[in-house]
Amino acid sequence: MAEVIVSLQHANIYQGDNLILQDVNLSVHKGEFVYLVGKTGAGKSSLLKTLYGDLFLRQGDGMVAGFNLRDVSWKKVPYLRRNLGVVFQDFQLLTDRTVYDNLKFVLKATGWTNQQLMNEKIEDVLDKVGLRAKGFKMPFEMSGGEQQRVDIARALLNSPKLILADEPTGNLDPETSDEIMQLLFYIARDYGTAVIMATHDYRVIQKFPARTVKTERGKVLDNASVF
Ligand SMILES: Nc1ncnc2c1ncn2[C@@H]1O[C@H](COP(=O)(O)OP(=O)(O)OP(=O)(O)O)[C@@H](O)[C@H]1O
Repeated sequence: MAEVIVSLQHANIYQGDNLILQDVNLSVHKGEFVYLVGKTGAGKSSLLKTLYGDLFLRQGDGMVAGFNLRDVSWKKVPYLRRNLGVVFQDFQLLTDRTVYDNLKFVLKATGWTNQQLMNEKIEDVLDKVGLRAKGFKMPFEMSGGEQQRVDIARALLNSPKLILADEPTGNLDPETSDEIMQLLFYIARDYGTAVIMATHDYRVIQKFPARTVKTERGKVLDNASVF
């Protein structure tokens, strides 16, 4: 049986005092690709935020990449984040510096110091996302699809066991979306990275089928049908 990367048991997820998702039970294994769907406001982002330590788990049990979510404090969040990569719809790249410097910024912020190892790592992740030799570019010199690839490269820097992607195709045309989906599936399959991707994009789910989890009326439904 593959290693469990995400486990939530009887988890209640709150925004402030509001209970958003109740009695969430979810397991995701190494290399697994999971879609997270649900209406606007149904709690997808709240669930992802709980997994990357932006919302603290107050009730129930949770584990992400060996990290106990009940044990998260602001001081410990960096340790949790080091084991996962987060990809957003709007890329969130630093616009005032090159791709290379965007990636180096994250490595330094997560404790890397050796210049040669940093260079090798940056080359490695750019290669994985198909952007070899594009490190000198500024974000504004790249297309949306290329910027999303940089965002994914950034998420891969610390060899995470899990990638959490919040609508990564939300700003992309269908053809570019397909390329990003192929990349995410390749990362899951070839590197054993579990991927949880929140999306409203049912076209990509149809084209790239995978297990689908749905937030609906305060619950999380596993293996949900979306069509
Ligand atoms: N920072 C916050 N403070 C208080 N309530 C919040 C906060 N963020 C979200 N909420 C509420 O939590 C509920 C779930 O929101 P969430 O963003 O998780 O939904 P979602 O499914 O990701 O929606 P979308 O598809 O629009 O991204 C909503 O009712 C929202 O208003």
